[in-house]
Amino acid sequence: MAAASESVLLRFGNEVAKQPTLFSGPMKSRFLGVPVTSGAISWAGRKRQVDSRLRLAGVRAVAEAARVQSLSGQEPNFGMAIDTVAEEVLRGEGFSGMRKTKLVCTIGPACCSLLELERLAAGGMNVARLNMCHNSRDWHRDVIAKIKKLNEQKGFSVSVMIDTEGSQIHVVDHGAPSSLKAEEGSVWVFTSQKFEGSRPFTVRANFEGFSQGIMVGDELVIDGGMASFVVVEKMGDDLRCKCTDPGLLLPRAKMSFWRNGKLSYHGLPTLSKKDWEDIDFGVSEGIDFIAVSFVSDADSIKQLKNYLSTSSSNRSVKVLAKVETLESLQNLEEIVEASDGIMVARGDLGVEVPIEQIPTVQEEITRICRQLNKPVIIASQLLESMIEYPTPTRAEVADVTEVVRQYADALMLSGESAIGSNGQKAVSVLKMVSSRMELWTREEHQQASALYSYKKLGASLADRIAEAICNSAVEMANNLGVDAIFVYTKHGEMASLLSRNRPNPPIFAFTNDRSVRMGLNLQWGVIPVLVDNLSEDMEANVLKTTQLLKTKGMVKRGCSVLVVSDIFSTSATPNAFQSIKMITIS
Ligand SMILES: Nc1ncnc2c1ncn2[C@@H]1O[C@H](COP(=O)(O)OP(=O)(O)OP(=O)(O)O)[C@@H](O)[C@H]1O
Ligand SMILES: CC(=O)C(=O)O
Ligand SMILES: [K+]
Ligand SMILES: [Mg+2]
Repeated sequence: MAAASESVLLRFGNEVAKQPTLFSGPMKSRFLGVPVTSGAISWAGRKRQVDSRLRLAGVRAVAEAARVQSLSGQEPNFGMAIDTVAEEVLRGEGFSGMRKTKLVCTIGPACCSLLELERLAAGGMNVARLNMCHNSRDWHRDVIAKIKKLNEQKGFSVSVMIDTEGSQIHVVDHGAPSSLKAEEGSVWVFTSQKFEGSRPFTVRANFEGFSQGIMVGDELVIDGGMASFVVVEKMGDDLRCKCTDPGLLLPRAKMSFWRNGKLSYHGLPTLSKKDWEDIDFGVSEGIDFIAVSFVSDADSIKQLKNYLSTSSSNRSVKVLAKVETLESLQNLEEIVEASDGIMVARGDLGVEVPIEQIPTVQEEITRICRQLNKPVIIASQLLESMIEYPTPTRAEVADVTEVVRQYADALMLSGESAIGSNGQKAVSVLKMVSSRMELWTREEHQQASALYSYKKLGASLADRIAEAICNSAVEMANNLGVDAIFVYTKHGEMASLLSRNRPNPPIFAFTNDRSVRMGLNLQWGVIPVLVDNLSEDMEANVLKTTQLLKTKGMVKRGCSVLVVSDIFSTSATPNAFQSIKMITIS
């Protein structure tokens, strides 16, 4: 590598920053595809060449290294809302302290008081997940109200996600308050009928038609292998089953039937009547995300998105597909395409897919999501042992580290926060482990990660111009070693395209749309900032926002920032952002 022989100069006002680059050999401009061999190349000239293309695409993108210190000391008179946790980190540690991987916490009885929710938010929770499988709508309404109250009164920016119950066969009563052992050879009756009191060796399933199509000799697997039975007799709709593989029966244990190594599908709809009611409930309560359980193909996602878009007030709710069935893996690309994001729900996925395949499946889903620019959450059992114990196992830490290394957008806690006794600790473990891995990929393996983040993505999205601009902007940001990327965005598109490249510096996304802000909470490395006004004059936007951040002590003199925008400008002077120069030093 001939790093010392080349450098990039960037100017804003009279400031000149000099940074070594990773390039070797005759330096090619990766920004515009024009080879640069020697001397100073005018960014202004090349910018004019592409400007017309950008305008045609309806995208005005300006990439610019701005020196914060050179901005004039004019007092801005507009408002800005940034998550109070991000604000604190910025004040204390600066841009380099910003965590990139987002955190989702499932809210349950162990963390539903205002104080507990506040502690989770202060600990770094970006999204609160409410699982509609559990508890009443009144309970969920109360939690949502508390989160909104904390956002309004304490300056947090926690988004709310509901997770649909979906249609799945599970245990509702197995005759014990907690787990019950099924011994080898013991015979049990599985029924859907309600019964008084407890009947030994009787398990009630949630769904009346659970045994439809099931034959003697079929295998009944509990929780993906926790215990197994063989069907020995059909008695009306009930099944008499003999335990072939002893294990535990837990409350709400999942039941799946297999014949000749193949799963029998129950044929229930992805979105049940209750799910639609829960969706209406969530939307009316102002939630930000709907995670759809047991998705099998893109149809249910399209149907829901269509439903939300026809009611104009609901446009902003994002729809995530949970990948947790074999069928969803078979239709993965179309599901990712149709949805606004994915949750790899490893709990149920492990029931249908051999667990040794989960790690590779997870990596592949994460890769596809990034390729198609959809945020991906990795969920379930990340720190399972912490439900009970105050420290995680080494294996759990290794699992979380791997998720972060794969550049997933978000990590999710389930029982750890919902019912566990160490929810806040679990959040801080996720925070610590992800920050450590992020630093490692950024600093110790910068070159490798830069290669991974840029080369493998290629051009694959519909809006190729925006995609190319963001790829280039991130490469610039990394190579110039800027402290932050600021993106001014109407719908969040450019912010997510920048995030897709997993840049070294954090991405501050300024938007005047509240729902865009809340939606961006799930995107890797993006700190959404709500501003009350975005002008078409980019210079004015940059001036106002930077000045305000400076006044609040969140940015310091001397920070360098790369500015990108998807706000189409009609009035701004075309020369407003022409001051990057690149040279190759021999
Ligand atoms: N709102 C709630 N009220 C009571 N218990 C809850 C609530 N949410 C979650 N839990 C508890 O926390 C555990 C973990 O929750 P989580 O939602 O992640 O898993 P789950 O019930 O297996 O369903 P899913 O497959 O949809 O994730 C649940 O088994 C349940 O006991
Ligand atoms: C999160 C979830 O639904 C699962 O892991 O099954
Ligand atoms: K669910
Ligand atoms: Mg699930």
